[in-house]
Amino acid sequence: MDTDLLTILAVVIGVLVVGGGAFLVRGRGAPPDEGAEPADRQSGAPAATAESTTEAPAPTEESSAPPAEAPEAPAPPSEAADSVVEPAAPLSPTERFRQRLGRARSSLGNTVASIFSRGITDEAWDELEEALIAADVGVEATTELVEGLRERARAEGIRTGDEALGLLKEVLRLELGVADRTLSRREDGPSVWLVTGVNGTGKTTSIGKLAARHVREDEQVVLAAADTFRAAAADQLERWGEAVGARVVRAAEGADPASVAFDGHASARAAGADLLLVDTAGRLQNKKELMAELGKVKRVLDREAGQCDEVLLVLDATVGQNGLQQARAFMAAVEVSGVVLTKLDGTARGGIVIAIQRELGLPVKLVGLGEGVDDLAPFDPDAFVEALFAEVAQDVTLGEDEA
Ligand SMILES: Nc1nc2c(ncn2[C@@H]2O[C@H](COP(=O)(O)OP(=O)(O)OP(=O)(O)O)[C@@H](O)[C@H]2O)c(=O)[nH]1
Repeated sequence: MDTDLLTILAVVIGVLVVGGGAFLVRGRGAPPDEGAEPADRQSGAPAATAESTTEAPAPTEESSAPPAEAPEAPAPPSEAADSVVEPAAPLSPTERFRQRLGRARSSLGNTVASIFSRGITDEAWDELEEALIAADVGVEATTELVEGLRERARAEGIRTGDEALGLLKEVLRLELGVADRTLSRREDGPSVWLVTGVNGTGKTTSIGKLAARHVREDEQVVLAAADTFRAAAADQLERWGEAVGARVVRAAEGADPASVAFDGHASARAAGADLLLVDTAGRLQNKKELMAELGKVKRVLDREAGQCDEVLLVLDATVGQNGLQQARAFMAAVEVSGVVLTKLDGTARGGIVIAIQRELGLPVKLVGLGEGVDDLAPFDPDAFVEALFAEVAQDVTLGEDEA
């Protein structure tokens, strides 16, 4: 018995000593909390990244993932945290533009690469023509472009597909690069931007996005709901105004749109506002009275402000070449200063940008890349051409670079 008791006591003491030692070791070295920290951070990092990238596109998320490095680096949490936070910075409008366009367009880049991979032949040039027409560049514009390209390729001894693609991009960049895409402002009162277009092209949404951007830049923005056909249209504008912090001037359904524009300008001027955005009713280009009414709205604003600083025509990229006919009718009714091309995220045929500028001589100033408040970007010809002809696989790389 005594021996048994002694054995039990010895075991108990042994366990206590070993266990206590272990506690002591842990207590002096890395405490459990600290020891657990890297693991926690490791699992927390992607979560934090995912959270902060809800606004940013997926490639950012991938490129930001630091878990493989975090535990190795003796370093310290602050560094690990920095490496997590940094890539989550919001994308600039231009970056967003490149990504959105890259996602939505068809594989025009792949098609063109595949065409040229078979050699620079007559057949290749014909196929290129077809691909560009299918991308909405337009028949006339495509024929001229491809003819010019063929001549240059011959004169410059272009032999490889890469060279031919490079030449095509250069020609398009030159083609698009000449326009003035600035949005005119004035110092002596509110800048006046009149926004027009066919029904449902995205006028109100684009106004909301523009207002948001300028309010964020500490400007005072007033919205005039000169779409008096539908109370719902003014309601929609009002919701945008509330959401972004811009005052909305509206009138009863059926009121004269020109008088709402007048009131909007008077109110913006009285308040010392920086920018007045005038929303107009969507109208079909063949409705003569409505086009005349638009002319009247513009004349009133011109009279009050000296001149509208911008008359922006909103075109829906998904309607393709029909947009050109719409544009011509609007240009006949009012002097259009630029195009807002919406829904470019939803079409594979971004070539319409080239047609708008080439055939109408109108600069695309802004592009709509989604329904969200930040989905409006200044049009960047270089990024556009790159995105249009990037092969699908390259889009991922593009996104990672940008992160
Ligand atoms: N995907 C996508 N949708 C857009 C874009 N811009 C607008 N929309 C959507 O297009 C639809 C019509 O937009 P609105 O702003 O109401 O168009 P509108 O021209 O003011 O319409 P009317 O007042 O009826 O003439 C809405 O569902 C918008 O969310 C864009 O750039 N991309």
